[in-house]
Amino acid sequence: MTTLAPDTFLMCAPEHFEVAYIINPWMEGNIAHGDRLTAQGQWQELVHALRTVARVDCMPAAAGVPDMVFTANGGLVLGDKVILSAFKHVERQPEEAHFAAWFAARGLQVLRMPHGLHFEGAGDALLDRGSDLLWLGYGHRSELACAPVIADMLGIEVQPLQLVDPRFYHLDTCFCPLQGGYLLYYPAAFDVAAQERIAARVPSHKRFAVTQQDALNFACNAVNSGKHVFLNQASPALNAQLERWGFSVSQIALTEFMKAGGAAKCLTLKMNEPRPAQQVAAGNGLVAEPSPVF
Ligand SMILES: NC(=O)NCCC[C@H](N)C(=O)O
Repeated sequence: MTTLAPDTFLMCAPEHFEVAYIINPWMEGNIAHGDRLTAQGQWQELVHALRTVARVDCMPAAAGVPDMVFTANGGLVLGDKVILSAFKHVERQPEEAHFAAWFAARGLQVLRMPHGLHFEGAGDALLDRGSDLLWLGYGHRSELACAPVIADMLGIEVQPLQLVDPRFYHLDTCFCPLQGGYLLYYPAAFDVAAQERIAARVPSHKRFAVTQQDALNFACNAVNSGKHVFLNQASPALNAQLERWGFSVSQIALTEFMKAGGAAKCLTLKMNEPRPAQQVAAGNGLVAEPSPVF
């Protein structure tokens, strides 16, 4: 019998976390309104919960980059490659060097977007859990032009989804693929074409449209490891749906991080993402030729 290695998540302690600038609507009115001690306690709770089922690695925190706690935004890992983020906002750009150093020291091949193309890593690029497919959110942070570049670099089909509500500025704030090909999402965060694209790829019995209230509680910003889901808060209806699909749900209050626009998923970067099972044949312009074996 083979035993699967546990998932590994990269996190960064909130030693320097604060709302120091405004780059999304959640941060408005929150400058100097955070409580770092509470943030540290909430972050520890998440680490503790994740460690019951997965491995958590921590990168050193650094002064001057208060949003670096949101490691999901450091890059997109697939196999032993990582596409480093190229942040849209100047406030977050100094994080790039920290993430690049961490990834390189872990033996990952660090790939970079062409100059001038913004890309915010696993905040906007999420693997489908039912097929060899990467979903890319664009419109606020990452750009549509990243899609063919990622497809080419990683040899995976990329489906772009346009985000239209500034409160849901990263894909992982409103879209959460779950093991087994399930999906939680908040449809109103997407344009009509994106909603149709999602419906075409994910069968209706595997999709659950969360309410606005759940979306605003960051329910889609969930960490999934096996049959476990970790999130800030979920309504009884959402909990029941996840349980029907066979997931156990842990709710961990992450209200301090919501003041900066993030919650559970944003605070983690999954490091053990498999490379695509097969390189997808070229054909629709968003699909790469096979990339070299690494
Ligand atoms: N949604 C995420 O993946 N991360 C949260 C990032 C919050 C940060 N204040 C930002 O606006 O970039």
